[in-house]
Amino acid sequence: MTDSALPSDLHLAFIGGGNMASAIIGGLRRQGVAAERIDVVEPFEASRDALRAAHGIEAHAAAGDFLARAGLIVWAVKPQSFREAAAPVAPHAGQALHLSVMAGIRAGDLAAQGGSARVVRCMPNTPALVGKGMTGLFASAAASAQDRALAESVIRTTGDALWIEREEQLDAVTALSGSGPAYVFYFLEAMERAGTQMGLTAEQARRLAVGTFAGGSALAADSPETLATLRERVTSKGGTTYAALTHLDQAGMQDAFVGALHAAAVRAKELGDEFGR
Ligand SMILES: NC(=O)c1ccc[n+]([C@@H]2O[C@H](COP(=O)([O-])OP(=O)(O)OC[C@H]3O[C@@H](n4cnc5c(N)ncnc54)[C@H](OP(=O)(O)O)[C@@H]3O)[C@@H](O)[C@H]2O)c1
Ligand code: PRO
Repeated sequence: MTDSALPSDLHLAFIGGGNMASAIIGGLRRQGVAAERIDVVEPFEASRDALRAAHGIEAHAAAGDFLARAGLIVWAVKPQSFREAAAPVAPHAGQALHLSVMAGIRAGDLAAQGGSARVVRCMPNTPALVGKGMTGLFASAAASAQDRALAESVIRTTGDALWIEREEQLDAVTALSGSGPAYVFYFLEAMERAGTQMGLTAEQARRLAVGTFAGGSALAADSPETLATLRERVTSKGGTTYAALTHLDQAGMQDAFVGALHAAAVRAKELGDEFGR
C-alpha cells in the first residue's frame, strides 16, 4: 500500500503515544504518510520526545483544538486510562472516525465517551513494529464501508488484518493474537534455557529457537495440512519428539495452555466492564 490509499487530506490523531501507537505510526511513516498529518496526545514528556525523534511527528501534552482537523482518531491508551483520556478529547473530536486498539473497551462505550458513533475496534500485536503484525478488526453498525476501508488501510501498514463479525469475538482475538507474541517469547525463553543447560551458548540456542518458530510458522502458513498432521510428521514413533511431547502431555501442558487463553479472554471482558463505562 502507498500513502495514496489514504485520503491525501486526512489527518490522524493518536490518543496515547506508547508502544502500540508508536508501532502504528511507524507503519504509516514507512508507507510514506507525512509527519505533518499525524498528531499525538501523550502526557509523558519522555515518550513525546521519543515519538518526535523516531517519527518526526508533533506530540502534544494534552488534547486541544488541533484534534478538530483529525478525520481519524486512534485510541491507544491503556483501558485503565480510557475515561480520563476521553473527557478532554471528546469536545474537540468532531465527527471523526474512531479506531481503538484498547483491549476490552467496547464500541458503545467509546461512542458514548468519544463523541462519535463511527467506531472501528481492532486488536493488533507487537510484531506490527516490524511490519509483521496480525490484527483483528470489528466495525460498529454506524461505521460505513468507507470507514472500514480507511481503518483497514491504516492497520495494513503494520501487517495482516482479519475482520470479525461479532464484537465479543475481539476478546478471543485479544487472548489469541493480541497477547500471543508473549506466548511465543515464553516458549522461546524455555527453549533458550534448555539449550544452554544442554551445552549450547545462549546465542546459539536463541538463533535455533527463533529460526524454528519462524520456519514452523512459514510451513503452517503455506501448507494445506492440519496442524496435527504437521506435528505428526515431526514425531517419529519412539523418537525424540515423541519423548518430548509425551512429557508435555503428562504435565498437562496443552490443557494448561488452552486454559491460559481463556483466562486472557475473561480478563479482556473484565477490562471492558470495569474501565469502559
Ligand atoms: N502492547 C501490546 O502488545 C498491545 C497489543 C494490542 C493492543 N494493545 C492495547 O494498546 C493500548 C496501549 O497499550 P501500550 O502497550 O501501547 O501501552 P503504553 O505503552 O503504556 O501506552 C499508553 C500511553 O498512553 C499514555 N497515556 C496515559 N494516560 C493518558 C491520557 N490521559 N491521555 C493520553 N495519553 C495517555 C501513557 O502515558 P504514561 O506512560 O505517562 O501513562 C502511555 O504512554 C492498550 O489499550 C492495550 O490494551 C496493546
Ligand atoms: N497487550 C495487552 C494486554 O496485555 C492487550 C493485548 C496485548 O492487556
